[in-house]
Amino acid sequence: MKETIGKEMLRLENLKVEVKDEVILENINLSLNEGVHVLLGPNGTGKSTLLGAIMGLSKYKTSGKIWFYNEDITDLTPDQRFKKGIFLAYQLPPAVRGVRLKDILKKILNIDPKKNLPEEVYTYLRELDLDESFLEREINYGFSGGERKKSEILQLLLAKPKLAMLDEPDSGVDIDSLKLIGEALRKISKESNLLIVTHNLKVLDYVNPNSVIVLLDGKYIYKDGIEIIHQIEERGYEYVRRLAYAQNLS
Ligand SMILES: Nc1ncnc2c1ncn2[C@@H]1O[C@H](COP(=O)(O)OP(=O)(O)OP(=O)(O)O)[C@@H](O)[C@H]1O
Repeated sequence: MKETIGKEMLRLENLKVEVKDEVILENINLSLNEGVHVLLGPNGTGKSTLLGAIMGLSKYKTSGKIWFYNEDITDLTPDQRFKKGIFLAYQLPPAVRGVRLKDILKKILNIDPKKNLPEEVYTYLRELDLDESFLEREINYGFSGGERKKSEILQLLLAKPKLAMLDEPDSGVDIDSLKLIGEALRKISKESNLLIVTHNLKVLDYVNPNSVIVLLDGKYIYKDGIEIIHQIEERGYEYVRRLAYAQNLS
């Protein structure tokens, strides 16, 4: 297995997550060093739940501990976690009435609402093939699926977080847009650690993953090098299940 580079970035200790009194994740222990990590797994095993819990979204009732660069962030609000450098790009980015995209971008950039957006914003808009008129629109309201994904990537490019978590950045995205999003991810991966959930392994051509994490069910996480991806493509998740079982026995 290719070793991950750098120091420890994220550590989950005995994490348990409940949604509406239903236990979705339990006994989750995971340590991630700095780098690019891919989170895979069958539908409904709790990948989005895991990202949401790391972000501290109120929907997820969490116990156990979450450490970010050796700081216990378990009790911090999503806003406080954002300020620590954690960013979540949603699987289904929500629409917010009354808040324009440019308002969010100014908040992310921490600039006065009356001031103009910097040139960098327009460069990224061009790179993502998003028209400038999107800046004036209410965030995600009436945006197509692909446009929502691009708007999340735009925010991410500007936020330059320490950890960017992306929940299926490629879902519902056409071939040309996938290239643009892939190139943006390549750029982001140079400055930020990434944790990417995907079912479409094509997007991984643009980044250089250090590790693959497979959430087999709400209780078991298997971590390996990037080589495992080809085995998963060929043999499916059953193969990982057998590996995980063998590892448990040894
Ligand atoms: N509000 C909710 N009420 C009840 N169950 C929920 C709620 N939100 C999520 N769940 C359940 O939690 C489980 C994990 O969902 P999650 O979205 O985290 O899975 P996932 O691995 O990201 O799936 P996919 O690959 O299909 O996107 C699912 O069984 C889902 O139905």
